[in-house]
Amino acid sequence: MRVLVTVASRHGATREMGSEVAEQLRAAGHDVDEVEPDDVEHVDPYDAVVMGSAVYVGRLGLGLRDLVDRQAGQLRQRPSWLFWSGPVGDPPMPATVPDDVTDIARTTGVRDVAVFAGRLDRDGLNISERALVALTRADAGDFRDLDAVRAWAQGIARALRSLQREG
Ligand SMILES: Cc1cc2nc3c(=O)[nH]c(=O)nc-3n(C[C@H](O)[C@H](O)[C@H](O)COP(=O)(O)O)c2cc1C
Repeated sequence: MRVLVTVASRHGATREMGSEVAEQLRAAGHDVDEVEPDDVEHVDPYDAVVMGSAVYVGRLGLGLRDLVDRQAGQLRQRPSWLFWSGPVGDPPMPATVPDDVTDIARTTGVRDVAVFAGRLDRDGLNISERALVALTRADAGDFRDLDAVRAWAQGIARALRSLQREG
């Protein structure tokens, strides 16, 4: 199947998770494109879509939100999945689900939503981001669990295999 993996990521940590998902789907025999949300004109060439975003001050990335606004109808017509990443620290905080996640899940009818802990590298932030992060008192560090990301992607591969058998 032809699969789109599209991830909103300012500092790369979430994009790398998207690449892990893409790798797992390629290993399962799918033809996978990784495209920035802003660069996706149409999703209709794809049989399935995996969306991802980090959270910034309680919101998913603007690029992903815009893509969903532009392509809501097309997204609803194909199987899609959503992951979000942001919570940092041990245990990962904050644990609340952003409203954008609920809205996008409802708009697109995603088959599953996953949350994965993120990575916060203070050196890579600009001044205003540092101020915002200081307010959230988030812990710096790489809290990502790429095994959990791969396991989730393998679940998507299994779901796609079932769809292929049905189709
Ligand atoms: C300016 C800023 C604001 C953030 N706000 C939140 C937040 O509200 N909730 C959250 O869970 N994580 C928040 N984070 C943590 C990021 O989502 C996390 O570091 C993520 O892994 C960054 O992904 P990226 O490297 O793909 O940009 C914030 C990070 C930054 C830099």
